[in-house]
Amino acid sequence: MIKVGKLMNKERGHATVAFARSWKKFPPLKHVAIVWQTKAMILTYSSSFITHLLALPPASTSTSTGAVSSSLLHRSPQGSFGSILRYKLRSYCSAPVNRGEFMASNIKVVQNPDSISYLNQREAAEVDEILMGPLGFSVDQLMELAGLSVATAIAEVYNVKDYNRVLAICGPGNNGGDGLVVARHLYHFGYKPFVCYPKRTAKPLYTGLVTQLESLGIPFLSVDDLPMNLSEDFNILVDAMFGFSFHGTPRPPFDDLIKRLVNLQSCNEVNKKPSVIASIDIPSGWHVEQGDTSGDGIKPDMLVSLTAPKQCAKSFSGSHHFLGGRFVPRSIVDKFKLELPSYPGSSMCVRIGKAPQVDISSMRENYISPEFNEDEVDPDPFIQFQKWFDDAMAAGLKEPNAMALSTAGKDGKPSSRMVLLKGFDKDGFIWYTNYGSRKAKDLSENCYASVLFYWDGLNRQVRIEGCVAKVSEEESQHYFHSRPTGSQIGAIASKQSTVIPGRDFIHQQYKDLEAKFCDGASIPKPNYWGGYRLKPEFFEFWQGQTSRLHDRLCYFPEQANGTNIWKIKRLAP
Ligand SMILES: NC(=O)C1=CN([C@@H]2O[C@H](COP(=O)(O)OP(=O)(O)OC[C@H]3O[C@@H](n4cnc5c(N)ncnc54)[C@H](OP(=O)(O)O)[C@@H]3O)[C@@H](O)[C@H]2O)[C@@H](O)CC1
Ligand SMILES: [K+]
Repeated sequence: MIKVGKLMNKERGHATVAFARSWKKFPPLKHVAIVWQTKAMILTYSSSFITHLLALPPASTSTSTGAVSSSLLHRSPQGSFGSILRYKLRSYCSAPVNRGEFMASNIKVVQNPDSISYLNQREAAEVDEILMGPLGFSVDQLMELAGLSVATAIAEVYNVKDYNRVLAICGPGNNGGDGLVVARHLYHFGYKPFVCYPKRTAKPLYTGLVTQLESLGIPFLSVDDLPMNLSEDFNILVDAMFGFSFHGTPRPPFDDLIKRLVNLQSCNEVNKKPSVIASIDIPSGWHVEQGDTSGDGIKPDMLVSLTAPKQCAKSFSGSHHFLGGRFVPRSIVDKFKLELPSYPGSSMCVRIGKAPQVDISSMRENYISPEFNEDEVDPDPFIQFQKWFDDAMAAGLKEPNAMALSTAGKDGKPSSRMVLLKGFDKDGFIWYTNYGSRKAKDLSENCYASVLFYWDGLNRQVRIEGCVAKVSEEESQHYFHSRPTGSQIGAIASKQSTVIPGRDFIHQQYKDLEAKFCDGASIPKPNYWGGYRLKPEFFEFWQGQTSRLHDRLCYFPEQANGTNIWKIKRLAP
């Protein structure tokens, strides 16, 4: 056995190979290669997500994970991706594997900071060694994922408009490398990053990261270039000086830089400037285990722990503690008995503990979108809808076919709920439901309804209003039998919108029906289930713009020379 710890800093490459050969406990991992080009974030993340997905227990297919997987299948713009995933899911579901135990612990929601695992310095280094030894990761790969997760956490908390100018202060080790990666991603997210990197490392990984930043025109500033009060020039200060290998007291020039971050906070108190410090993995200068022992160290507003929080993070008192580095495999979780929060959806980071209380009245987004003009919309609103729907698909938005349906019965009292669009053409927009539901009752009394699509990532919404009628029995039959068996049984089990005695009741109904139809015979569509089609009489295409000056282009039906046409009018925002 080779002592890798001794070699890690200087000879990581050789040590990795030697270590991999001698390490018996960790068999080589199988990687799933995914090509899916929607957003860079998703592209980078996909393989770990799929690994995660493949390890899920079969029971999860009925819950949110099922929704994610099915939406992924539908959203994949490349058939090969969909078929790889389908194949893997099929073989996973049919294989009698014993992965439940691991995933049961891995997907557990651990949001109470007191029950989360914290690593000491030795364990943090050991995790690093195992990842880059027997588990086959490379340092640049982990650094990229770590840096991306830090950048996404920063962007989640500090919006690009109010916190545009970012200074990444990078140290000589991998924590500094993370900082370089963060600067690059923040640039692509629309921030204006600057980098202070006073002790450069000559290794190709680092020179490459510097070249990448230089090619984007990101300025490198020397310590002398920086103002004493960093909050004068920057909104976010990314503290990437030291990570878990820090020891002793900071040497120049980092001692001075740390002082500036400390003084910045007192300047902030006086000037009420909104500069914030986001520390990567460890607040630099803090003891890795004991934290800010002197009490006069930096006090970051945000800490993004990587892989698992280090012990010093217990005394972090800023508003935003996140975990990033979503690449921790099962063997590491088991070996170190890690209790970590589960990452939501496809996110690269997860908040630890509660989000700080906010004043809801102050929450507002300043939308930044391209202009949306009359000369670029299609004269046909159905074609225009298809264009925007395609954009929402291409942007990888989750469930772009989700729409809020509003109805009102004869009492005139409106009610809204989300339903899924299942198709549209010149005749209208279709969804399926239970004909005994409240919406069905409303529609039987008043055929007028509206649907609203909101595509957050694109700052767009579409309103469509018109009269609703049932689709033909043939269409309902066809769609019903195209649904997964579970959804078919669910439709029969649930007398939608009726009062039921409890959760168990509906699950028992489902189980009974599942047993009844276990022979694989076709499940008959109940006559109380079917589709509706809204025939549009009005469309509005809305695109959010700065200062509330949104674009609103509407289509109204008119008669011209005996034919029906759509007249486009702009409404005031
Ligand atoms: N698997 C993971 O978890 C992942 C970890 N990642 C990241 O790696 C980080 C750990 O990186 P790391 O091991 O390179 O150490 P790091 O803390 O950056 O600095 C070491 C440098 O600082 C120097 N130095 C030390 N003390 C000093 C002092 N008092 N004053 C001045 N200098 C001092 C030391 O010099 P030396 O003392 O050895 O001469 C050496 O040059 C980790 O926290 C995380 O951010 C991700 O990239 C990927 C996934
Ligand atoms: K740091």
